[in-house]
Amino acid sequence: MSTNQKILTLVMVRKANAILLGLKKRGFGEGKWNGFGGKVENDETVAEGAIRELEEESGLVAKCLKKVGILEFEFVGNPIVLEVHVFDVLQYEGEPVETEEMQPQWFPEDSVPYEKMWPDDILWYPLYLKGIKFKGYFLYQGHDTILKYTLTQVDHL
Ligand SMILES: Nc1nc(SCCc2ccccc2)c2[nH]cnc2n1
Repeated sequence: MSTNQKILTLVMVRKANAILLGLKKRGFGEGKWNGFGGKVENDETVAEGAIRELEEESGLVAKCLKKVGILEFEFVGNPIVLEVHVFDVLQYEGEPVETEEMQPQWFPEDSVPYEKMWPDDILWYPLYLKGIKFKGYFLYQGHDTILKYTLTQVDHL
């Protein structure tokens, strides 16, 4: 039974006050810097999907994954609501490599390129970077305008 919800993952990798982002080279969010992620397959958990997408898109193997937030995105005129499970990776193996999907780059945490990211990111990254768990809902018009949103701190995800 397919509801109007689509589960997606989003993984940011951090080391020593730097965050790994990828420039999306094609598909949804093309041209924006973002964490790594995508769909969750039927035969995997959300966390397994996150680990898989991170390796497919960056070459990195996550050794520990922390849930940090859940974001819901609705786009005017589109009935599918995206439910994005956000994860933080602090321990990983490998070095980031460019893939078909993503061009990876480390950014200092105080130099995140928000102007080249999804408009919601500048709203919840400050919580994420402070280790505060969050839940958010964003109603978009197109891919660049947020019509309304809610963003709350939560104790448990
Ligand atoms: N940061 C952020 N990410 C996404 S989609 C993330 C999940 C995804 C989906 C498809 C391919 C790869 C990753 C957003 N959508 C609307 N605002 C947004 N902000």
